[in-house]
Amino acid sequence: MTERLERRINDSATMRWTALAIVAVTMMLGYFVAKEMSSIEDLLELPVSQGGLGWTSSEYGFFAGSRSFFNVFCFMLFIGGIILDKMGVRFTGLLACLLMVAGVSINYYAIEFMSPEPTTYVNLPVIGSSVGLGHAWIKRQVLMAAFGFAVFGVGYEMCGITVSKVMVKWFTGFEMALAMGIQVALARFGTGAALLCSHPLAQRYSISTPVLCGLIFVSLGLLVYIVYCFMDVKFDRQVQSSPARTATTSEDEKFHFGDLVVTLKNPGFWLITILCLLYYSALYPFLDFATKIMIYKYGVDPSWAGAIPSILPFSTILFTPLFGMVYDKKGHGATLMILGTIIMTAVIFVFTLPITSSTVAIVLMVVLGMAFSLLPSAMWPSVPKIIPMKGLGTGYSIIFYIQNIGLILVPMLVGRVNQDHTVNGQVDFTPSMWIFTTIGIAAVVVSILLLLLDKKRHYGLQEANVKKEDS
Ligand SMILES: NCCCC[C@H](NC(=O)[C@@H](N)CCCCN)C(=O)O
Repeated sequence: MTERLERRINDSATMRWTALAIVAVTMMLGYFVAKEMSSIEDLLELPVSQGGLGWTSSEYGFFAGSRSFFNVFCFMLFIGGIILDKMGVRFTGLLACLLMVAGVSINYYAIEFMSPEPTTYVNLPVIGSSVGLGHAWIKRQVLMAAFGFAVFGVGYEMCGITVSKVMVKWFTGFEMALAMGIQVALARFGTGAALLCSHPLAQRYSISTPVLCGLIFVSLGLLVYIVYCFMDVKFDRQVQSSPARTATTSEDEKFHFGDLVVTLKNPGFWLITILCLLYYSALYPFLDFATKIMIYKYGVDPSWAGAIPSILPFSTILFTPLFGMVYDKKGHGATLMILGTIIMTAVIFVFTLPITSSTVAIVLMVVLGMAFSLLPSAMWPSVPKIIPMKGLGTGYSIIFYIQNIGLILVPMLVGRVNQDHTVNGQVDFTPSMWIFTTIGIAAVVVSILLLLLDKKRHYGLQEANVKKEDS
């Protein structure tokens, strides 16, 4: 009886998987919104007379890049991490969901109710994903939509770090990597669903319909997160009322600014941060340009060229939980990361070669899907082995922050290189593929250094995550 009273809510597999399902669904709905406009770029850029909004490519680039603006330039991601460690997962998660709802509402207002006519322009520095620095005239509608997307971006990344902390809270000592793998897989499903559904929805109804769907989704995400908050209250009450755990847990969860210094002095933290920066800076921007590469280099018909890169998010749905399971049961987290970086770099290198068969491109994309699963399934669950729980929010936020800088700068660089290597409308992607390959090689080196450091510092990256029998 005593033993039963001392059991925590997360000792029950049903309860912890329910908690995971709730927060992962909230995040998945956010991932849908993050990509809902990508596949309707052509419709946004159609002239108003043809039913489009008449945006220019630069305006779309400005809008696409705006998701990271407040996070990077106003340090909102970093501030979000501090809020998370100070205020906890309930407050921060709700705040994140509210920001997502507010951001998408502004976005919807701009697309549905503001005039698409190019009558009102605002002069602004353009820092779009494929545009580069400079000044351009931006329509007010674009500006408002971008403002909404930037507000959404703050909530989206804040939700990401909160969900990560929730998973560590419930799954430490259990199937943490599998849980994180399933969360990432659901997130990829959100991405894939947006890529597949937005265009047909916009064509069938109106351009604002995918945004309206996104608004409904993030509102649902908010409601679902409120349900999680009740579970979280129960978890915390149980921990506080357990005399055996109170002393350690309450002290454990208090965050002091000194903890930030400890995190910043940790070389393992920096290696993981640099690895995250390099890996995502090679993979995500490559994905952004992949459709164009399929058309220009592999001669794929534009009508289905987007389907080849979409293999990537869908293949990760299967592979990420699978590799997570391997990490939970067998360990070898650092080795999985090395494998992920090597496969990614090798595939990108083959894309650099003068091979133009679309079958080869499809096979490469499937293999890349494996790399896209290997590293996230091992890297994210490794963070709590390096940073203690109380500083985890700040830790994840710094990692995400530095990752976001790469996600802004690398597409800008590649966009410029592509522009410089365009002759008669034909782009030579070889120089930009070399950029991705070089970043990949650097990622391989950093992942090997992480393994060596783990051997020296004993973070436990090669150890299995499941420590006790499930009940
Ligand atoms: N438990 C952490 C899971 C993180 C998953 C990871 N997300 C990010 O890195 C975010 N900063 C969002 C980046 C979105 C870029 N388009 C992921 O692999 O998506």
